[in-house]
Parts: sequence; structure tokens; C-alpha cells
Amino acid sequence: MDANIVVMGTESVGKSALTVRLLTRRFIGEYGDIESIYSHSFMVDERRTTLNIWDSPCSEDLSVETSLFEKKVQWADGFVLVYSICDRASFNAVSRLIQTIKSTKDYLNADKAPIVVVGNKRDLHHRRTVLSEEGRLLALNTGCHFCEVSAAENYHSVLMMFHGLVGRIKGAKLTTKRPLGFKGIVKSMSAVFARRRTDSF
Ligand SMILES: Nc1nc2c(ncn2[C@@H]2O[C@H](COP(=O)(O)OP(=O)(O)OP(=O)(O)O)[C@@H](O)[C@H]2O)c(=O)[nH]1
Repeated sequence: MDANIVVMGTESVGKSALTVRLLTRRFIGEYGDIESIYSHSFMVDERRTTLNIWDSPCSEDLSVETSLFEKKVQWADGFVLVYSICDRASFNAVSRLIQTIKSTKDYLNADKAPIVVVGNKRDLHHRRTVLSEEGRLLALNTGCHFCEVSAAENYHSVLMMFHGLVGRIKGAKLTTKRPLGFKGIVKSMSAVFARRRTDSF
């Protein structure tokens, strides 16, 4: 089975750290600002499952990124929406992201892709500004799942978070969804890089 997962959230919440933790088991501290799709295979019930993970640098500017955003929603079988427990603005952004994802045409037309709300940087509990209960309540009220993790300190909880999402994707039988395809992904990513280059002049 193939499962496409989009990781979203505001700047510096640890989207790349979570993705790299899953892929390499390591926390390397600093991560580039690159839009990337990674693949990761593992065995579940003696069957190979491949995760394709789309990690975006920052997905909050929806007005600029609308068409790319819609492509992501179309491509995704599941979403990981990340905030930092030390950054309330990032939590509010996840709340808005849930509404935006759920109101897009592709999300409504397809079987609803599972969403997991992830509070990252749990190791920084002394700087916490978002309570666990708030994350749990947000997930409960919006039909999402919730967990808190630390990409810096704990590989196992990150692994469980991704694997739990895959289980729900399987349950939702989303494999019938029409994929964006490799060419579509390359095209949409080229558009992002082209725009960034233009923006920098
Ligand atoms: N203490 C702590 N720091 C973390 C954790 N996860 C990520 N970081 C740090 O937070 C910073 C941002 O991490 P990234 O993974 O680059 O965050 P991002 O969301 O991909 O950021 P953008 O690419 O800018 O959108 C880095 O300095 C990481 O080392 C965590 O669980 N605990």
C-alpha cells in the first residue's frame, strides 16, 4: 500500500525534524528550507507499506499558495498538522489550517483523509504556552487525532504518530483516490522554486 502524507504548520515548529526523525531515527538540529517529498517503506502485517511524505517549509500563507495548497489536499491521504507547544501562534495556525483543509473541494469530494494534530517540542515543557488539553480539545472538536511528541528526544513517539496515521488511512480505504502522479508533483514543486527565485529579485 502507498500512503501520501502532507506535513504542514508554521515556521520552525519542527516539520522537517519530525520527518527526518522518522526517516533516519536521528535529530540533527538544523534543517534546510527545502520543499521535499520523501519515501519511507516499512512492513505492517507482512505487507510492505510505503509512505510518501511531503514536507513544506511553511504552509501558512494560503493566499499566495492557494493552487499548491489545493494540490496538496488532492494528493494527500492523510495530514500531519504540527505546532510547537511553546508557540501559541503556531497552534492558532493549525486551527485555521484544519478549517481550510476541510473546506476545500477536493477534501469534501474525496473520502475524508485523516488528520493528526501534533504538538511538537514536548521536551521544552518549561517554555510551554499551549496546554495538552487545548490540543486534545481542538482535535476532538474537529474530528482529528492528537498527540504530543518531541522530535528532539523521542524517536518512538514520532514513529507511533506516523504509523497510527497510516493505520487510519488504511481504515478509511483511501487507496482508491486518484494520485497526483510523479509529473504533477515535480510540476507543482518547480512552480514553488520558480516563484521563490522570482521573489528574491
Ligand atoms: N527542543 C526542540 N527543538 C526542536 C524540536 N523539533 C525541532 N526543533 C528545532 O526547531 C527548529 C526548527 O526545526 P525545523 O524542523 O527546521 O522546523 P520546520 O517546521 O521544518 O521549519 P521551516 O522549514 O522553517 O518551516 C530547529 O532549530 C530544530 O532543531 C523538538 O522536538 N525539540
